[in-house]
Amino acid sequence: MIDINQLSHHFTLGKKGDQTSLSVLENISFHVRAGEIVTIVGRSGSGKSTLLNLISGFIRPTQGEIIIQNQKVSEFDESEFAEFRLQHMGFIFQNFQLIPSMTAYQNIELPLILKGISEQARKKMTLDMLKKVRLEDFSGHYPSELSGGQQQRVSIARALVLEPPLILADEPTGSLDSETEEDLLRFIQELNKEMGITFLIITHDDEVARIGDRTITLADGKMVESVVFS
Ligand SMILES: Nc1ncnc2c1ncn2[C@@H]1O[C@H](COP(=O)(O)OP(=O)(O)OP(=O)(O)O)[C@@H](O)[C@H]1O
Repeated sequence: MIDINQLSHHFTLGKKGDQTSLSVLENISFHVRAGEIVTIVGRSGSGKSTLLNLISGFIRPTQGEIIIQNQKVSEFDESEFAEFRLQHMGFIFQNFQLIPSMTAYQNIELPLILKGISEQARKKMTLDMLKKVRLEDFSGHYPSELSGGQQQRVSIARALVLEPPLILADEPTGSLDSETEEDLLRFIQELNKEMGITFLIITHDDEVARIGDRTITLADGKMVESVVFS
């Protein structure tokens, strides 16, 4: 599903003429199999978000390659990556990133509109997804009228509605209390089993790391450990 080969990244800091280079990731290689839940852990500043941003194509690596579903995405230009993301990836963020002026239904429907799916098909897919995340009674609610856990379920529904094979999540439970977190983790595991979706999850929470089949640990931009759970 994902092959990361000798990936390195540095950021260039400062103004022209007075620039320094900050090495953030060094020689990272790993493989994620289809249907796995892989968590990436490490201290603040260890390079987790940078790694996820590289895999998502929001930044381009300084060195190395990223292959997703047999496509060398690290060579894609911006528009190729945008199209690839729409077809293959869903995203879950710590702060949900829902559109406040849209209802739960409209937030979930949005990727379907972007993909040009007909209104009739959109309706069925959106309602099915609302049911899957157990929010069918909240379709007309705006994000501000939903609890944190409910908002995160809307954002998961939005990430899943196009049935992408891969979900990338950055601290998905970071804004939730521990009970809601547990609920959401169980839900992610259910989706993984039911739909075979591959999850790559960044976290610094041990509870979250434990739901993975495997944990990759980053320290100062290097991969220091990869633990497989039985
Ligand atoms: N766009 C950028 N420009 C310059 N430096 C950056 C940029 N993004 C991240 N960095 C630096 O790269 C390093 C790694 O940051 P990154 O956000 O990947 O870490 P992280 O492990 O996700 O941290 P956290 O857990 O706090 O989110 C940090 O030193 C950060 O300051």
